[in-house]
Amino acid sequence: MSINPAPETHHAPALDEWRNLHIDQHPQWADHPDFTNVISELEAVPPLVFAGEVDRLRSQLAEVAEGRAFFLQGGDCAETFEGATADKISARVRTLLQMAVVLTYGASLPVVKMGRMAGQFSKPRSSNDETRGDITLPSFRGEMVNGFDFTAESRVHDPNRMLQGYHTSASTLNLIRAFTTGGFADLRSVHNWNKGFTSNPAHSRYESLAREIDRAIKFMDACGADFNALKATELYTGHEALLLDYERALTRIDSRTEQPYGTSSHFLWIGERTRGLEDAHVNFLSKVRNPIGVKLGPTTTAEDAINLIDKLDPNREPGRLTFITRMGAGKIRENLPAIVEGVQREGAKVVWVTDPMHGNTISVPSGFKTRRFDDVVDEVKGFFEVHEALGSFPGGIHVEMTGDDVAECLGGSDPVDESAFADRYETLCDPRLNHRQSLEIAFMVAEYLSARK
Ligand SMILES: O=C[C@H](O)[C@H](O)COP(=O)(O)O
Ligand SMILES: C=C(OP(=O)(O)O)C(=O)O
Repeated sequence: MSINPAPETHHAPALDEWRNLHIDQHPQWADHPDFTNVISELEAVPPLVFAGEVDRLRSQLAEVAEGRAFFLQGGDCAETFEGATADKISARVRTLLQMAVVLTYGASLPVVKMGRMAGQFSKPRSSNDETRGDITLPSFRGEMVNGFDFTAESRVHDPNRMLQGYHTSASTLNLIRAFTTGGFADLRSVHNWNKGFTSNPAHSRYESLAREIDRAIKFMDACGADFNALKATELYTGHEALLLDYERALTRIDSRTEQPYGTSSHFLWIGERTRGLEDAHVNFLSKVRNPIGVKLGPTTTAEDAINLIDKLDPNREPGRLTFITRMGAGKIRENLPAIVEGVQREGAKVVWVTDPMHGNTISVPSGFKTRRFDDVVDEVKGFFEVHEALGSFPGGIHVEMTGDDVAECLGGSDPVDESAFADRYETLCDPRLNHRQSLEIAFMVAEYLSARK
């Protein structure tokens, strides 16, 4: 792919249509004195990902849409600039790889792996403002927009943060590429890490699955499998494409096809709060060739889903569109069937993914936002039940997780309780599954997948 920043608007004027449309959740920074320079700089930087990689992901997601692969997406709710350290990135990559091995075995299918990483720096919020005592300031919207500190200065929407976001994404991606090609992903080591998890008495119910995987690896070894060839793996990146100023500036025209590609990450999704059919986010993402996700919350109708397909996937191209449902445990069994049936009637091959996190957020009296692990599990279960009943393929799972031992979500077999929040609650926005809770979900999903076979 050649980089062709300057003449883009000439080649693809439609890429700027969104500027005339209604836009929600967008930062107020266009009048900032540095705005124009920041955008020019972003238009000239190298792409973070390449069109060929994006095409490869699209074809792998097409396999998911056809039920021949499973899709795992996971990572921070809101990445931070300070958190882009080798230790934290490796812990997240390691956890994703551990989950992927278990899922691969459970599904007996390839797993398409993707980090909510290297770009997940902006957040939609329920309210524009946050009040503490008698002070009201703009809400924190992710470090690519403003700072978390509760001061007027830090909460200013500063476009220079987009440059820091770009550079932090570049260094994160660099490390991800090194980890996934430099031996870290060796199947045998990843499996050994998982043995550590299942040897904890709290997780003994998963021991037999771990033993089966062990036997499968020994069998492969005995048959002469080339484990060196299996050392490298692909880990794609994805984030919510909320900041259209940033996404537009990083869009490049692919010299092979003359098509526009978002180059900030392989996969871009539209959030539940910005999926208005005639609005800016849907319009902009309809113009780029990347695989696109859309979050579907509990108010989504079958008609909404079909209209989104018409806009974002008019050619009904498997792998182009992923619906990430986040209904809440109490609603998924009631709300999802009509949407799936509507899409089936349309004949579209979307990828169905469950996000069991965003419909299950609660606040506890101490003020922390949290999620009950049992609710997360129940939404995953409901997702499998609905797809099983309708004959559609439950194609993937999308979780907010970390590789660290945080205490943000309540419960799990090795339970986290509220008393741990004071010391180990670290997220700047929504609560994430910790390392053990993430693996537990993976083992559980592997059990469902293996029961389907
Ligand atoms: O991660 C998702 C959203 O940004 C988040 O759930 C919104 O949270 P809020 O209701 O605290 O604004
Ligand atoms: C904001 C998010 O989700 P949703 O749009 O589903 O609320 C998110 O995934 O960070």
